[in-house]
Amino acid sequence: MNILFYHPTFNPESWVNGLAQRLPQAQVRVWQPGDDAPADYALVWQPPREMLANRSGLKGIFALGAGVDAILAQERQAPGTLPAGVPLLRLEDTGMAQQMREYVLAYVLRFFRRMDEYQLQQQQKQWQPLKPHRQERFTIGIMGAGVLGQQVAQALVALGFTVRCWSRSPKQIAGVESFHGRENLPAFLHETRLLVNLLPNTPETVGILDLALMKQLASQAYLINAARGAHLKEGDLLTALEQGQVAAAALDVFADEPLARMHPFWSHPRVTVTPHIAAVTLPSQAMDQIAANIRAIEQGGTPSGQVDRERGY
Ligand SMILES: NC(=O)c1ccc[n+]([C@@H]2O[C@H](COP(=O)([O-])OP(=O)(O)OC[C@H]3O[C@@H](n4cnc5c(N)ncnc54)[C@H](O)[C@@H]3O)[C@@H](O)[C@H]2O)c1
Ligand SMILES: O=C(O)[C@H](O)CO
Repeated sequence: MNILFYHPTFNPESWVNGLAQRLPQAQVRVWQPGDDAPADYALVWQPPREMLANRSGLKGIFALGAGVDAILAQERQAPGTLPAGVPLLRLEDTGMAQQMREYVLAYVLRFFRRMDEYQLQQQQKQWQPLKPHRQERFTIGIMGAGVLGQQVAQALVALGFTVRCWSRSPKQIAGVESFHGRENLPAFLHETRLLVNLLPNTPETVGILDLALMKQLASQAYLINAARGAHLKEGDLLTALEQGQVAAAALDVFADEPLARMHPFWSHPRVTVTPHIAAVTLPSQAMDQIAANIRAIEQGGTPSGQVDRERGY
């Protein structure tokens, strides 16, 4: 069994060694330009087109993350980047759910306890207690109730918040009101005071976080975007902040990353910027899942995390 590995920034040696330990029968190699030797599996993140195009014999392509929008965009822009008919698989959780729970809870509590405003007051040396938000009037809406969204929702319910979710199909999550489909998006947004975005970036969801959507939220709403920058109309958020429709936002992802030094988000008093770190790929847990999936495929079974290329996630 031959396994190819490519990631623009990860340390390849730890991956090659880790995979070889988990799959002793495999020969694992880092892909180099010009390498068109046979391979059964490819582990990739932002692969150069020549790596996979016209490559036959692959039994599976593993994305080294949860979101596969970038690799599917490569395929749309240069058809054939991904060999047709080869299963594309993504990471499901592998330690990212815990990280995402931490990230979202950190900012939910920051906004719910008005710590963002106390931070601004401190800069003015202003000693001024603020009226606390009331949990029963602080509904949290999660867009994208999948592997990450569901776990975030359950953690927020456990803290006593009123939580609702929006997804393509109905979800059964204890204590969480489920909305699904575009036709029910207005009902989901109505009276939502804090919106968390955990959608995949697909042709259906790109640009979904626009001013028209923000205006459907409760007044002085909060936004946490930990999904993809492509979801957010950045100028619309600045307008919504200026108009008071949105009180504050925590953004981990951006249309262009790294965020340009001159971007207004860096200095905006009610925007918090983090550098796409909400939930990172944890090599050990990722390799455990990938190795298990390879074993499943080798035994004629069904691997987890299979991507529907047409659906986009
Ligand atoms: N910022 C980070 O560090 C970070 C880390 C991991 C993942 N992510 C992002 O989070 C996203 C979600 O990850 P996941 O593992 O939970 O994905 P998932 O596929 O398990 O869940 C996706 C959810 O979105 C819903 N959805 C998809 N298309 C929809 C549509 N058109 N309308 C309504 N709902 C729709 C699905 O029903 C599902 O509930 C990833 O695609 C990735 O972009 C970001
Ligand atoms: O999708 C993911 O896994 C994270 O956003 C890292 O890119």
